[in-house]
Amino acid sequence: MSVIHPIVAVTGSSGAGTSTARIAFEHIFHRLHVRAAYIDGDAFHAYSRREMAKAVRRATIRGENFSHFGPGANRLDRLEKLFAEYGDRGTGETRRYLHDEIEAAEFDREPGTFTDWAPIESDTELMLYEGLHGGVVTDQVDVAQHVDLMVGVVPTINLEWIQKIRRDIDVRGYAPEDVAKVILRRMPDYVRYITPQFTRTDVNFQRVPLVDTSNPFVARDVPNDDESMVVIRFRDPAHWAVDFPYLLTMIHGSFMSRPNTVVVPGTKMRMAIEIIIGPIIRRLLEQREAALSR
Ligand SMILES: Nc1ncnc2c1ncn2[C@@H]1O[C@H](COP(=O)(O)OP(=O)(O)O)[C@@H](O)[C@H]1O
Ligand SMILES: O=C(COP(=O)(O)O)[C@H](O)[C@H](O)COP(=O)(O)O
Repeated sequence: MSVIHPIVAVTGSSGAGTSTARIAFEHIFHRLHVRAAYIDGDAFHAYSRREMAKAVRRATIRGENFSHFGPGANRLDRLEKLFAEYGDRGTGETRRYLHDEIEAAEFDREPGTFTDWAPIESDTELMLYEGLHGGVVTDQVDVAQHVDLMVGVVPTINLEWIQKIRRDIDVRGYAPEDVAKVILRRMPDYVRYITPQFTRTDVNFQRVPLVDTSNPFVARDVPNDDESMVVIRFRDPAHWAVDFPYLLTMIHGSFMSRPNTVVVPGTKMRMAIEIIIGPIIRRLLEQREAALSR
C-alpha cells in the first residue's frame, strides 16, 4: 500500500472481461488527467506458448496439475517485486505477452512470446494492473498486500466461460475442444488461486446473464449488455464512503439487493464503473498530492 504511488488492480479469470473493464478505467484517468503506468498481468507468465505446452505435457505425464492460473506458470515473485518497488519508488519492470499475430507484429516477434523486460513509464501518479493475479496470495507471495484498490471482474461462471470460449475461438483462433480442455485443466488452480482473490477485493463487478447460458460450450454468442444485470458488491462501503443514494439516483433501473450490494442493468456497467471508481481514484490522487506537499 502506498499513498504516493498507489496501485489499482483489476483482477479476473481468463475471459472475465478485465481488458474490457480497463477501457472504463482509461476513461476515468483521461477525465482526471491521470498519468498511469499500465501493467498487463499476462506479462508475468513464466513461459512462452511453446515452453508452456512442453511444461503442460511434462506435468500431465507426472499426473500433476499445471496451468496459467497457478504459481508454477507465473513469475508471481516478479509481480510482487514490481508492486513493492512501485509502491516504494514509483519504478519497476514489466513486459508484454503477445497473444496473437496482431500484437506480435507490433514487436516483430512470434505470437505466444514476450517482449524484453523494460522499465515502466517514469513519473506516473498511479499504477493500473489488469490480469489474473492482482490479488493473489500463495505460500511464497502476497501480491494483495501492496494493492490500494482491488477490483474484481467476476461474471457468473457460465457467462465467463462463454466469453472466454467465444474470444479464444473467434479472436485467438483456438479450436473449441482445446478451449474446453484448458478450462478443465485450470479448475484446481482456479479454485485455489483465482477465486479466493474475490473475497479480498474492495469491489466486485459480477455480470449476470438474463438469458439461458446452461450449456456455455455450445453458446453461439456472448449475452450482450441488454441481456444481463451487474451485481456490484462492496467489501467495506464505509471505507470508500460509497454514496448509494447518489448511485441509485444516477443509474436508472438500479436497486440494492443487500446493504453492501447494488444491482444495475448490464447496459449501465461502464457508467457504474465510472461513477463508483472515479471518486475513489480522485481520493487516492488527493491523498497523494497532500502527502507530496507535506
Ligand atoms: N460486458 C461485456 N459484454 C459483452 N461482452 C463482453 C463484456 N466484457 C467482456 N466481454 C467479451 O468477453 C471476451 C473476454 O473479454 P476480455 O476483456 O478479453 O477478458 P480478459 O481480458 O479478462 O481475458 C471478449 O470477447 C469481450 O469482448
Ligand atoms: O488465459 C490467459 C490469461 O489471459 P486472458 O485473461 O487474456 O485470457 C493466458 O494469458 C493465455 O491463455 C496465454 O496462453 P496462450 O498462449 O494460450 O494465449
